[in-house]
Amino acid sequence: MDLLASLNEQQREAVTTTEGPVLVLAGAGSGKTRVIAHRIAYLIAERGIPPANILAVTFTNKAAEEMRERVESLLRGSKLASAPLISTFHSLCVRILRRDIEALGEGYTRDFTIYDQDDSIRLVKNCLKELGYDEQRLSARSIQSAISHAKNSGLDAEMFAARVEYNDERRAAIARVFRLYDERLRANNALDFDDLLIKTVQLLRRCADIRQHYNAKFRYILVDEYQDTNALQFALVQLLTEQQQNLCVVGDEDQSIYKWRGADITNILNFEKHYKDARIIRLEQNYRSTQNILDAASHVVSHNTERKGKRLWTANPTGEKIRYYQAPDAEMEARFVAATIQEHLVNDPRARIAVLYRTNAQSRLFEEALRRLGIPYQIVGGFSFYERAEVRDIIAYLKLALNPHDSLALQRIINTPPRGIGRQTVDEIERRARDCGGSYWEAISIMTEQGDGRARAIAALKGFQQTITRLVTLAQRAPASEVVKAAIIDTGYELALKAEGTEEADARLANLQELVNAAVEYDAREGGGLREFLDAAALISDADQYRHDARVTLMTMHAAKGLEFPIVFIVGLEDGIFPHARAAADRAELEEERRLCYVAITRAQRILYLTHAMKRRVYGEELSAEPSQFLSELPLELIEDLSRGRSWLSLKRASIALEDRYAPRRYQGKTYDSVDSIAEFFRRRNARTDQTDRAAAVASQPGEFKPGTHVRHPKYGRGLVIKREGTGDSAKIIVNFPGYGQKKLIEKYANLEPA
Ligand SMILES: Nc1ncnc2c1ncn2[C@@H]1O[C@H](COP(=O)(O)OP(=O)(O)OP(=O)(O)O)[C@@H](O)[C@H]1O
Repeated sequence: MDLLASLNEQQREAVTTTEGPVLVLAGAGSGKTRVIAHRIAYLIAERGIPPANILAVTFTNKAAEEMRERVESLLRGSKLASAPLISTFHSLCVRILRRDIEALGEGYTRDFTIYDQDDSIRLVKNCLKELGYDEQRLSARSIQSAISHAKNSGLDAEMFAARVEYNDERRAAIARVFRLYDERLRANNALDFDDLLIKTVQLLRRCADIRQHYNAKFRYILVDEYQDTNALQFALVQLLTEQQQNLCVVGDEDQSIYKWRGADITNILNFEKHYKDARIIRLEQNYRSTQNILDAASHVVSHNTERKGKRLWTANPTGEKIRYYQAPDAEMEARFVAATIQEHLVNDPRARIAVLYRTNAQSRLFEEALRRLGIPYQIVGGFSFYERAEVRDIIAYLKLALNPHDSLALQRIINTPPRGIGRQTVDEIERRARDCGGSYWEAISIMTEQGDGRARAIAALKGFQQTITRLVTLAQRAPASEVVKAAIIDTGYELALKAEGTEEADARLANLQELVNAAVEYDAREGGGLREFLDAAALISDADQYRHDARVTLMTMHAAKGLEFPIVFIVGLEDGIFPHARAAADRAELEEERRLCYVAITRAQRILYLTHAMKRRVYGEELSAEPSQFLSELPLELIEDLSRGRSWLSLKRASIALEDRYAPRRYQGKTYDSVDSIAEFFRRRNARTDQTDRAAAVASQPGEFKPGTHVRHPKYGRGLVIKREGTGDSAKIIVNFPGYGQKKLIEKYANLEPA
């Protein structure tokens, strides 16, 4: 039949095995997206399952949207009574909680507010201030991340506090902030991102009837990117599959790259233990990339040990070699990338090209180089639309329209635009709210009713009250876009920007216009109302910004997961950047970075570039950089060198050729694999043949590291020895550690090993 015609045998098996637990181990580019879409369509069209009984969980909103479109087009022609639910874990939780959170009995109501990361950080700031901590010493951002980490590991404020060790002042402070933070969330009827999952899991655990309701509703469940699920998501899936186990999870352990956000690779590695009699289906044919690209990717990831292992093959042609370029410095690297992109675009104006880097901060040089050549690009991640100050201001008004007791939102815009409510008045509101244990909105009511305080301030507060009350009334009857317009115009926000009359103010106005457009589109598409519009805005993530039609896309390797491009540049392949410095002393971290490398390489369909620079500025200081160890894990014969003059690769090749002539390759247990150590190789070889260089003999003493050699440090990882000072026990050694800079260490105590 038609639905199965475009699938290979394993894909077909994955689509038609609809009953019982199924694990689809899908290598990169092997068609897992295709399988999920077909499976949903198959369940509906062939098995007659009502769409409302199907739940598919994807990693991003964008993926959910695309999946919906694919399923619709596969089912074109059939009339459906309902739609399958295709959503992210977070959206699913919002949906469940909007219906059932009151059953939790914790005082939350169904119209709770969602705090995104920015809101959470602001709330932490408030708590720090209230507890009298100095924000210079305890950064709100790092505390928010510690709280989030604790919550994701299943700890609440009490449990966290109980685990703080005696003398650990910092953790003790975090524990206090954590407690107040949670109290404030509750008082504001607000949930942060982590709570969305936590509360849903608690709800399903505690309330058997609600659990049964969702078990009966979602009779067929699919989970994409299963390798990146965390403990809470795993618990949620288990709770939803208590009565039936028609669960199909799709994933690739080699593409698990979110450990830092709590993802637990053992969820996929142990699927068969968690679900007895699970059927395992492997998709091993890659349709995306050339043989060379696939070989490169497989080679790199084969250095990992935490794998189930699969053999990925392709019927695609061998393709071109991997193109390698070594730049003298980071700016030249960016220029090379931009100029090469220009060439590709001249040859094929419709080419689709991605530049992938490890961290967002690396984008700047590439943006500048592309701009210089007048090449348009889209950038995914970094500062997104919904993070702009003006957009967040209007969203704060909208939150108040739904819930004027949201003190965090109120605090943000009480005097934006300026309306004569000064610092003193705001402090007074804060104080009163604390005294009466109520919200800022209540405190304002008390102040305006009693009328005590300066007359001007009271008048300003009354004006503010009226503005918000009007918005609240409007939100009860008007579509989302009307309320958005009112929040921009009736609050005086637009007028204030117009009065500024600067170019920057104009740009802000344009952004607000865009927000209105988003709301109008939302009304036309979903018609769900203001609450749903805000929920969707809160849950938007970096990866959701990606548009398929752009010619050139700049993004992190993380954001590129699930995407494919004919031409891909992986840039900044330097130790300390990629792999990240954190991976230097931690094997599990290094394996995660290697998987990220695998994800990045397998995004490429036809042409892959790998580039790195020999010097790079770190905190304004120019430091020498070492080629990434992932480069040496590639099969050299697959690589074509585009560098000018001598490069790391050409030296590596020369050293291998030499090694064949002068075996054995290792002198005193060291491998000669970088520019500096190859120079040393020659020095030592000469020393050996001449028998004159005594220094070489001295260098062979155990525990002494000569300049030009590589060492490994337990904390800083791999580094290049620059200088030695002194001898014996007091010998000092200066080492350049990529990502950390130069360190002076006492050799005897530094725990260095040859690298
Ligand atoms: N049976 C098939 N016949 C032809 N092309 C296929 C087939 N299956 C998949 N493809 C193509 O292979 C490419 C990769 O498929 P898809 O994006 O579904 O892979 P994936 O497994 O989700 O990849 P990744 O996990 O690497 O993101 C797509 O261009 C898709 O159209």
